[in-house]
Amino acid sequence: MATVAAGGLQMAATRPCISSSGRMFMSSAAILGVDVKGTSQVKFASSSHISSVKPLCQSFMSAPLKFTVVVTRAMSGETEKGIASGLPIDLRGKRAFIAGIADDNGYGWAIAKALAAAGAEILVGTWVPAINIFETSLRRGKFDESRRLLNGSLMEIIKVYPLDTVYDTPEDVPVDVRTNKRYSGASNWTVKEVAESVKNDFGSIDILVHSLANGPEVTKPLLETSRKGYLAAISASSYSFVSLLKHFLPIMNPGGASISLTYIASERTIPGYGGGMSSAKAALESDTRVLAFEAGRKGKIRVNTISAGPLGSRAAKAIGFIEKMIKYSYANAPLQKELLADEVGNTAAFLLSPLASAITGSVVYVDNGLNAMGLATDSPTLAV
Ligand SMILES: NC(=O)c1ccc[n+]([C@@H]2O[C@H](COP(=O)([O-])OP(=O)(O)OC[C@H]3O[C@@H](n4cnc5c(N)ncnc54)[C@H](O)[C@@H]3O)[C@@H](O)[C@H]2O)c1
Repeated sequence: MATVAAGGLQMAATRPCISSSGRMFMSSAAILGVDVKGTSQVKFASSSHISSVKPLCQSFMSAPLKFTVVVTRAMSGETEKGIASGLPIDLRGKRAFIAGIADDNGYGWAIAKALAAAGAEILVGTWVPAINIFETSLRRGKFDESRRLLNGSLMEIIKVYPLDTVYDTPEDVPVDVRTNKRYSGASNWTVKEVAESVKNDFGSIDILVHSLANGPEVTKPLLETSRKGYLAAISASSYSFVSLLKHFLPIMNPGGASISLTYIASERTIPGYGGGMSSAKAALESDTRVLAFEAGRKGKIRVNTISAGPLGSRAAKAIGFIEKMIKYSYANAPLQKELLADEVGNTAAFLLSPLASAITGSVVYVDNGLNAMGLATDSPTLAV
């Protein structure tokens, strides 16, 4: 797939697609990708575009080379006459720090991609024990296919910072962790130090994403969870957000925004989501409201959380019953379809954009509507 910048300008230069008025075709759509090895199929995002676009592209269709042309609404919202027609999520000129990416399977990755597609610059914080393999995989191109954005370009991650959100300052790090071989090769990875490094490297950020959780006793029922396990879940999954926001707030530009990821187990009992993780998500949601007030007043920063449906990420697989939860959701949610990580990514991009400028302190559900149900429609009891 060749990269086609700025709505098909490169493609137009190769195979001009000219309107009857002699102008290069842009209309309310933008040509986003050209696959020179593909079929001569032309795909349009909206059927209303087909009649207006197809005749203009006849020369294209009959060209000896075979192309796949993917057309979708322009992010810029510009029409042929220059009149704004769309409602763009425009994050150009914004810088995002996303904590909690160590592969391309989770919600953090999908959020990074959506933010990059909207034009934001992407910085990533990766858990120290996972950073080597993540950076190596990135460098070796293992993620290249999943880095691809709608316009054919690859998401650029400007910098990856080692991070462990369980520790706020170097003084908090116990000796056994500091000398552990998974940590000893890295430096400046406590929350305070990472915020300082980002400040030194880039000055400021506009967007903060918390997409991480850890509960060492997650497979244990709450009644069997130790104090240590419970507090560890809260520390890694809830206070980590308080700490990140506290340390990044001074370098966040006013008008910026932050989000975290939560789960319905905070407010409804989900047997199997144990070890204090349900309590940690409840704390995260409560903190979202309090931090929305404090960060809103202090730095004009918005704070929201997305309550996401089940996804087969690495973290979720560690819990052990994620495939069943995905099937359960499919069977019982109002929308019977797979939940895509990109759907969470797109919601995050909206919430983190100026389009959501009056939304703060909210729990936003992205779960095919499962949260609205009070009855499992596939329950065998109902079949009797
Ligand atoms: N997957 C789901 O079904 C689901 C549903 C609802 C909410 N969520 C939430 O989404 C968020 C992202 O999780 P995911 O499921 O996409 O999995 P994931 O494995 O992609 O992300 C979890 C990340 O947390 C990182 N991490 C763990 N402890 C850390 C620490 N101390 N410091 C820094 N990073 C640390 C891991 O390295 C990993 O990159 C989590 O908050 C999770 O609870 C997930």
